[in-house]
Amino acid sequence: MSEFNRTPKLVLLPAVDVAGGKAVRLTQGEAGTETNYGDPMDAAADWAAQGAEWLHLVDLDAAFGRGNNHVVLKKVIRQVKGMNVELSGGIRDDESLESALGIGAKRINLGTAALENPEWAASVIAQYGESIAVGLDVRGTTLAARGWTKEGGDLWTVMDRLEDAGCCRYVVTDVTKDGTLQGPNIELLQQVMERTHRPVVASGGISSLDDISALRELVPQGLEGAIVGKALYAGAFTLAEALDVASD
Ligand SMILES: O=C(O)c1ccccc1N[C@@H]1O[C@H](COP(=O)(O)O)[C@@H](O)[C@H]1O
Repeated sequence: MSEFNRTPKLVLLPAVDVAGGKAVRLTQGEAGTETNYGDPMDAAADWAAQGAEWLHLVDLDAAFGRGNNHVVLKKVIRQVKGMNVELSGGIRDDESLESALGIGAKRINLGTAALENPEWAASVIAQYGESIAVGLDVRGTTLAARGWTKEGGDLWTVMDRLEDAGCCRYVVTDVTKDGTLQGPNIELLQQVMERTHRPVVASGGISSLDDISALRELVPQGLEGAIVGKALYAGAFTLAEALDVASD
């Protein structure tokens, strides 16, 4: 195939979710379902060695409002210098946002703050542009906030508001799929992409290289990337294999 009619690559973001200083995976985002995968520095170093350009780094304790992992996150970001880091979890005001950018995150995902504090979210979207994405974490079409424990409004209403605010990118997570290895919610992604010209990043449910292929088919519709978590930790495929499928 010539390089002119090839599907553009899908950017893969391996995930390192940190709770209690450890790399963990949750099932459907529920506290208490953690599987422990050891030192986050080892996971991040592994993804970097396999060729990841981006790392999706989450402070789960901050997302749940039960503390934070700032020291560990700072070390991880310092260690993977050269890799772009998308950071989320508990970034809800100027102080936490400036701290996240200050430790070297290239992009910040706002979750709860975009739902509960729309004026502040609009102001930082205007101020920081591409450095801010909004995580649309949904069950059905109802958004989830505060560690996915509270309802945060209707997806389409909130998206209209974020579009008006000029949000540069959306990270779309089907919470019911997250950590389940059941495959991504393609229909939801398509519905979101129909409502925006901004790039969309898929999150939740990837279980196989076939899922990566299916997501890559959505790149022409506006899918920019996909976050891969449990499947990598469970050994369903390697990141190097996934990067091949996402970009061959
Ligand atoms: O990623 C998870 O498994 C997860 C589970 C439960 C809550 C949040 C989770 N992830 C990330 O947290 C941000 C939201 O944090 P906040 O609401 O801004 O504090 C969300 O974008 C997910 O990336």
